[in-house]
Amino acid sequence: MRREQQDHGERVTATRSARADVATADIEVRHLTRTFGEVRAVDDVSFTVGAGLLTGFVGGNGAGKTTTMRMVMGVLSASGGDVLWDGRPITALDRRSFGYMPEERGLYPKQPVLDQLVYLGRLRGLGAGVARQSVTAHLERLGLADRARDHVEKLSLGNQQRVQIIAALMGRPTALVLDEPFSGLDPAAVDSMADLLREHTARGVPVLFSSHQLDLVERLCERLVVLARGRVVASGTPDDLRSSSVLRHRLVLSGDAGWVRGVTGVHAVDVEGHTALLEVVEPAAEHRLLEEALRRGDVHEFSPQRPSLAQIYREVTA
Ligand SMILES: Nc1ncnc2c1ncn2[C@@H]1O[C@H](COP(=O)(O)OP(=O)(O)OP(=O)(O)O)[C@@H](O)[C@H]1O
Repeated sequence: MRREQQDHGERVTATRSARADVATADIEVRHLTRTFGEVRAVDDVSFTVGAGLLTGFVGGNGAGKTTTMRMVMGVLSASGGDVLWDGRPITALDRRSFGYMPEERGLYPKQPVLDQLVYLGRLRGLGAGVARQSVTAHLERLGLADRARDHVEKLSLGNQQRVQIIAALMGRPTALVLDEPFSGLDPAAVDSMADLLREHTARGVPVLFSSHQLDLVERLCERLVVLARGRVVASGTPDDLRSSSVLRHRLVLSGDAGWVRGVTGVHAVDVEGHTALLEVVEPAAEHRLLEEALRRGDVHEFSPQRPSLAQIYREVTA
């Protein structure tokens, strides 16, 4: 991971895909800034959503994710910076072929699900037949086929969310920008949604989605962008982020592990009975620790722990 850097090394160059069905490209966010009065909601934010890459956008409440996504979609003007598509400034026409799920869910409560989705598809420039076909297939995939004629307001919140997802994914979007698409979904819908997103990335579509569900982001994403207080504090592949995280070890002894608290160069995160979770904060301190452990008795386990995204997130946003 390169904190506060753009992931140039990882960048997938904007390309016209050899795949016939979709022209793929990167979305590049360059030095985007947005102020609201005195508040710098987005402050010099740069990252790339590579073609065919599922990119998770994470950050606490008020970090600036929605504001950034709105600027990418052109529904909010930027105070500074640029959004590029296929290496050049993005246009309204480019965005017309993007699938966008805004934070404010905009469904008409009193319209039937199918009619409404077909209408939204027409607004996106789909032909009536194509829109109907795509909507019907998606309703089937997301388990809503039998609700097609119901008014939206009759659906549970989770099912309304599924309808909102279909509105963003129908047709063949060239890019996807999704604000909290997984919120409120049950595990089955999360899996269907993840499968759908993978089908789009397999076509070469860049996908940016925000989420507070770090376990989900960790499971799904090929790239991550972490925002805190309007700035990018980390970006790259999950392994990039892991490799710069503080390494933790789990130590299991035959005797009490309380003594590890006194070892220099090691921070005891958690000690309980025979077991300790430790962070190595000085190079090679783990060797000293292990030698001491062996001197004191049997060592049942001494293993490096793969840091979770939640741990990394806490470190980079602290
Ligand atoms: N229209 C607006 N007017 C004034 N301030 C705004 C406006 N929109 C956003 N902000 C402020 O910009 C900052 C970033 O908000 P934003 O909604 O982009 O964060 P977020 O990361 O999406 O948060 P959350 O996870 O809570 O949705 C916040 O301080 C917010 O109050």
